[in-house]
Amino acid sequence: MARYPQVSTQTRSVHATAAPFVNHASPADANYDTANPSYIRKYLRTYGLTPPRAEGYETQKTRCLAQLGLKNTPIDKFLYLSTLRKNNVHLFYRLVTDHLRELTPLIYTPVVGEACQRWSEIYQQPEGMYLSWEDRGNLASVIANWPQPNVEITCITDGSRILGLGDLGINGMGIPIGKLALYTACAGIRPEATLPLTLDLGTSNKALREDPLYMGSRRDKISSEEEREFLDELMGALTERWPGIVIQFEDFKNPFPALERYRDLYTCFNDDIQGTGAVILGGVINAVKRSGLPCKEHRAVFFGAGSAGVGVARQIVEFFMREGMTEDEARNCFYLVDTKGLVTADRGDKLADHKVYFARQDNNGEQYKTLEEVIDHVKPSILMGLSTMGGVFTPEILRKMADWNTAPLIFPLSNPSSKSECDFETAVKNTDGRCLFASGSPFPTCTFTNSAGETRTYYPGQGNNMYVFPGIGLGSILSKAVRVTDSMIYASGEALSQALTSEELERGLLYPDITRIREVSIVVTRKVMRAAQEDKVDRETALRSMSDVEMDNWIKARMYDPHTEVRALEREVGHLLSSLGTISPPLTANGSPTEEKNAKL
Ligand SMILES: O=C([O-])CC(=O)C(=O)O
Ligand SMILES: [Mg+2]
Repeated sequence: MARYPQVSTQTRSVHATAAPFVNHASPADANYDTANPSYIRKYLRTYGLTPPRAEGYETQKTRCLAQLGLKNTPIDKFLYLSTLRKNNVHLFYRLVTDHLRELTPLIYTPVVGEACQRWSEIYQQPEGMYLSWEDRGNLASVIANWPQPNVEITCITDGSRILGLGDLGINGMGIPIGKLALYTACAGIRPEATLPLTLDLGTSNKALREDPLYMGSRRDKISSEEEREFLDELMGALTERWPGIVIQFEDFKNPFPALERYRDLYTCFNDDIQGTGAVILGGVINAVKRSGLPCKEHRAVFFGAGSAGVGVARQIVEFFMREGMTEDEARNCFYLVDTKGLVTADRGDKLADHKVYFARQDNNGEQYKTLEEVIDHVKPSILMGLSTMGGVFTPEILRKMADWNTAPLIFPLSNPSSKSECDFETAVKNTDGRCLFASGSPFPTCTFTNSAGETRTYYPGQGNNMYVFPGIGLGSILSKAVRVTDSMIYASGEALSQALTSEELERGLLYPDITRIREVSIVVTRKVMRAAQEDKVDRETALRSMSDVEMDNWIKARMYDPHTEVRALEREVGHLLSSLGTISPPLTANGSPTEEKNAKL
């Protein structure tokens, strides 16, 4: 066998030896890619370590999908895909980008919810960082252990409110991993530039603390003052190692204090308040148009007044104001309901700060205790579910919405699917097919014959953050934004609302087809960057003079594309070898070796 010299070189994707620690973002194990032609295997000294045939992507894909098909449960499929990501990161992302509709539910909501619930049991490999309360004072040195040098974005959770599933402690790690996988799949942020981060700050979940398999510390959750102290150190340590890093907060039980404290100091945002707010804004802009009712005639009941509820309501207030209403008029359209009933100023309990803005003053001392009472009182045109209470939008409530409205907006947004306030089929059937629907987790399409005897296939909207957070992150990275401003968040939702094709609009969709998400993310990214430019928080100021078309091309050229990445490895090794004048593979005009030329296509 011809031996190529081992060259000490730092290229982005060639790793001549396996890293001592392999995380999900490491391309090191792609060294064993069965698609590598023989000259690469020889260069990497993996020749002979994989089956001889250098196979094409279609063959690899066929095998992976067949193996996935052999897995009987969603968790088995989740684990299979996690292992694939570790073993061959580019192949994993090729597969995910080609099969977004089928695979995102397996690596993200809803299956990631079950994975987090069973993390202690299913854990197999390190895929992110865990930082404990005991590490305080030393966070910078622990962070120095992360093996990837160029991290551009991190997603952090303390596990205290994972989806609608409650406090799962460090078992929430599935969420940062899943979200960051979507940053890569949907917006092309390089896998090794992402850092999943879980804070081990104790858990209020007693069952977990008593579970012998639980891998976090067994202390009770630290106080909010202690958490603030910890986060102060963490934010400093992260930005010290990776200046300009974009920091996404995710699934904190009370996310408001950290957002307020850091939003003007660091490039950070909270996905549950701002990402959810923006993505629902995008769907609502389209649904309001389709409802035929002007903004000022809409009445919105929100079941759930937590971070997501208030985040969504705030974005829609902004939209109504941009449509010509005053702030008071806009705010007056909203009725927030929490566990104690309608949020009013005179309810007698101390309202959490974030609810005060929406507390009703016009209830004449009357209190409405249940969702049903509020709905009968308001007769809303918009029903939003952010309660994490599966099935509370009953057929009776849905039928009332259809009685009062030609096209009611029904948005059961809680995740995962088991927590959704209603499913798509129930909503379609009980509104005679007239609802404008979006849910947080995916539901199948539904075929239904309405009262006029027309049979149609109805398509559910998936109003999931995944349509916007990848673009918010990429836009912040590429514009080198010093902050993530409110206009950047609003711009992401507005861009999304404008991203539907005429064919999608005809099909009655509120959100673009998920298979187009990379295309959509480019538009979202550009609008986020434009908003950063207008707010003058961009440090990459040379981009301001670019036209939209130029900017889209510029963004696209910077997105990681797993399909071309594998060719890049071939080109890098090919050029390297020919520049050394050693035994080199024959190169074609475009730099791609002729030997096994089509193997990876
Ligand atoms: O992860 C998701 O699908 C959406 C989200 O942020 C949440 O439900 O907390
Ligand atoms: Mg979340």
